[in-house]
Amino acid sequence: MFRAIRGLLLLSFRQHPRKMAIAIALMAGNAVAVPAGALALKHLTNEAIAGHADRAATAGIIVAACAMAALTCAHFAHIAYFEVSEINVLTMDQRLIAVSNGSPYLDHHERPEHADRMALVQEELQRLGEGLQALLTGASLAVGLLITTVLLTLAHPALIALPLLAVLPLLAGRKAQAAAEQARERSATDTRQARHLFELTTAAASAKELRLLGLTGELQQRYARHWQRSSTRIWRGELAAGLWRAGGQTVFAFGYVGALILVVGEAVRGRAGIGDVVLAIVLAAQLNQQVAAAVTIAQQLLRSGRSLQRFDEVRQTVTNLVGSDHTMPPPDRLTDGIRLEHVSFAYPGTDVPVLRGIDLLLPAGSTVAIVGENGAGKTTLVKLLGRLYEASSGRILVDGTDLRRLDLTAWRQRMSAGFQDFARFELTARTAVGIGDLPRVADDRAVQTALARARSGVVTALPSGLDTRLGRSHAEGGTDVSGGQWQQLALARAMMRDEPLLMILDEPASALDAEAEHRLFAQYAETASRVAKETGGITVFVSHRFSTVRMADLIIVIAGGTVQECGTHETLMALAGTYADLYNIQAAAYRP
Ligand SMILES: Nc1ncnc2c1ncn2[C@@H]1O[C@H](COP(=O)(O)OP(=O)(O)OP(=O)(O)O)[C@@H](O)[C@H]1O
Repeated sequence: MFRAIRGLLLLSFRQHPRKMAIAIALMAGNAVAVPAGALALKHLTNEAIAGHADRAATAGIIVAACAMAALTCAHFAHIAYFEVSEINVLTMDQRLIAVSNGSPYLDHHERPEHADRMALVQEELQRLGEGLQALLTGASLAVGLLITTVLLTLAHPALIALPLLAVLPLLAGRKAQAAAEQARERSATDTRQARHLFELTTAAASAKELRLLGLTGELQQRYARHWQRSSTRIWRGELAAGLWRAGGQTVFAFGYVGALILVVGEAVRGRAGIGDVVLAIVLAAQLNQQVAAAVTIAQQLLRSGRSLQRFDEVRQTVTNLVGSDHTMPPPDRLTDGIRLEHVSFAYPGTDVPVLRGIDLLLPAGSTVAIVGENGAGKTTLVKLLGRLYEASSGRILVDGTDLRRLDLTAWRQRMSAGFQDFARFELTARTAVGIGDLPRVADDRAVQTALARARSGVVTALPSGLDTRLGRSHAEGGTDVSGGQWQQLALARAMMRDEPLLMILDEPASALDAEAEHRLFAQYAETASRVAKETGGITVFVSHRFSTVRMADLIIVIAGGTVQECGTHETLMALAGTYADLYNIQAAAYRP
């Protein structure tokens, strides 16, 4: 709780120190005005009973002034801290984006507990605004409670027991919060799966398959199962929390009734005035409200604390993965090539090797095709070349230097990549392509060249050419393009960098027809080999289309995570092995 308070205060003061100071001053005014009003009411009662009309009127004015001050201070304080709260949420969202992308690797995305935490943090951070409100209201309540306690004790020493009893609902509130939290954590996996199924069943992308395969009912049932499991757990947690809270409030309610009996008894015996009875009734009622509010506020603060703690856990998971980084720059040009020595790899969280003892040389200036069955390990191999994962054992050498010793950012700046599961950047067509080389994002000539390299005529078909806004997320309306058109834009993006040392094309043309892919690669290979002569750059492409594959200088057949065959089209055909079989099957299929 104290860490949460400290974290929230530091965050808020850094955002807007002046507004925070104003909010605190106003909340302090609110804290004093509430019990001061009760004290003025006591005097009003006593003066009225004594027949002192003037004094009673003055006390009445003070009562009204206190009531107004309490309301006005709270209102203006809210205006002051509201903006700070909004900026807090924005800042934390930005930090979360930075943390989520804080590792150069992809490992954390594979961990289910990371996904669960991310989902909870995303949700909870949206409520961080309520945390600051809770903190300021809590501080104001604490001051108010202190003054109320002093006044109650002055009215009758035994009444000090009342604020002490108020600690019980607070403790019960903590227990309640813990029970609810635990239930939410236990239900996180089901909640995540239910959310995924909901998105799947309502997204345009999956609508076709859902209808044609008649999956809607089945997915709906699965969604309902996950949702029910999740909500039953949450409901049980909330029930336990409710029982704890009710228990705490009941104990306090007994104390409240006892206090009133005591003060009324004192008045009956003539040891206290009517004003004291009024004061005690009002203060005890205020105390009850303050305690009820304190329980809610303590819960909100705990929730904010949990979200900040979880944020730290997410950061920890990601930063734990960042190994020591080297700063050796990559070579200007490749002369030898990229060599893999006994490279093996298993994905995080599994012991099953996906690649085993790979030994290969990707010669400088060459075009290399990787082929193999689905799941053979082709994409995994290209991911290792981009150091999206570190090899579990073995080495990857770039012109003799271990890839791990190279400055990772600098290495990636000398790479280009197009993937089958490309990102759909809902930006203008110009930007969606231009970000392939960020410094030249607005360079129309570079963008047009990239589109030409990708042999993409997609932009001519767009209503506003390069200025066309892509996708549906634009308020002004955007243009939805087909899967193949998105892929052409992704391919052009991959072609933005002029002289990459390594170009990875992992089935980037799978949505194009075989002939279009063939034409694309024919032209690409021609340009690539010209550029490659100057820079020694290597193009590695993964494809299932053998008319494209045969154009490569080197063809690698991967099977079961190992290199099964390796050579030119001619040598592999002469070998009459797997490659030749697969080539002949495809060639026969295309023959009229
Ligand atoms: N993120 C991951 N976590 C765990 N295992 C994975 C992950 N990605 C892939 N795998 C496993 O690694 C193996 C190789 O996958 P990879 O994507 O490299 O195959 P591929 O040859 O590119 O297949 P495809 O032709 O279908 O694209 C598969 O058995 C797959 O299940």
